[in-house]
Amino acid sequence: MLAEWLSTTLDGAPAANGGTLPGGRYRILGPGLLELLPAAPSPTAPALVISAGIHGNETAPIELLGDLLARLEAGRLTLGAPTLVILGNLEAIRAGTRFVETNLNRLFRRGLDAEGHEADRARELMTAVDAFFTHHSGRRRIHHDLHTAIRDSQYPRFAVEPFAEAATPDEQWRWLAGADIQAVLHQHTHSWTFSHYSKHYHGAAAFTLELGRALPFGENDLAPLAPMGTLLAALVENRPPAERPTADMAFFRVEHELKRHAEDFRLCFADDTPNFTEFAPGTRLAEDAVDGAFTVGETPLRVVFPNAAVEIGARAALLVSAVAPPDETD
Ligand SMILES: O=C(O)CCC(=O)N[C@@H](CCC(=O)O)C(=O)O
Ligand SMILES: [Zn+2]
Repeated sequence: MLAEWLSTTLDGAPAANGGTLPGGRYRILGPGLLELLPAAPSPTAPALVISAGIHGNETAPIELLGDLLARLEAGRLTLGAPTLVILGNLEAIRAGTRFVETNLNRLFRRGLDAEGHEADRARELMTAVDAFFTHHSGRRRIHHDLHTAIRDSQYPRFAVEPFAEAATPDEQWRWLAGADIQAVLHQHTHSWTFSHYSKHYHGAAAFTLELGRALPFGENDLAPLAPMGTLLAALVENRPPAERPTADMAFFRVEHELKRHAEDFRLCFADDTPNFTEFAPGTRLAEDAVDGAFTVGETPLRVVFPNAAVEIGARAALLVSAVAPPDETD
């Protein structure tokens, strides 16, 4: 049964490799890989990728996906768009940890030659996405990679837009605003995340969506995510999603990426500082035995995803500033 796919996948139990559902059928392509195929998709339907659990301790998006699949199976939704559903880091989800050996969401790069649990999984997921988008070539492509954040946030629900030369289509912003996403962060450079992979290599409208705080299974309040669930439902049914003005969201751009270069590294603010907290010019934000100190320059900066405990060489925080919303007349 489709609704049990999530639990059987996480239990490691063998599941039936396919079946029917209202509007089409499903196929289990491999561990944590589920393809939903409408019987007669409209030529205008997108090819849709929805992923969750790229970080194993981020459970609310997995519960949101479970609800979506249950509604499809019960006939409360009718499948209208080819959809690839992905549960990312199965071992980490089972362990309730962000990752097993290293951060999976930094490895989505063609030609990756790293070894290990997450590198192997990244290759499997890249292969699955390549095959899916190739099979459904000719359709516009959308990828929503669902996450939750380690800390509180001044904007609890926000989108990270991966870097790319091509502009994101305007309707995507209106759909995200309609899904009660409160802010958008434009990445300034390639970041080799899963959403970046779909955008960079496949031209998908792709986002990392931060949907509140990371909590264990059963402790999530899914009520604030209901509008996001409604957006996902509209996309899988190929119905027009709810829209709100783009300007309802706050927009930010990454100005600087703070990296940890030394064993002896620290962030100079409290561990529980919420995402998007602003720091005034002259504030010392980080001290690194190799790279020295980082101090805010002439304009204030806000901090997002601070984490002093990352591996050496990895991102320890993004420093961002507010920008105008994209011009909808462009
Ligand atoms: O809360 C945190 O510090 C991390 C939350 C998280 O997993 N964020 C993603 C963002 C990906 C991106 O930059 O597009 C990540 O760090 O992988
Ligand atoms: Zn995450």
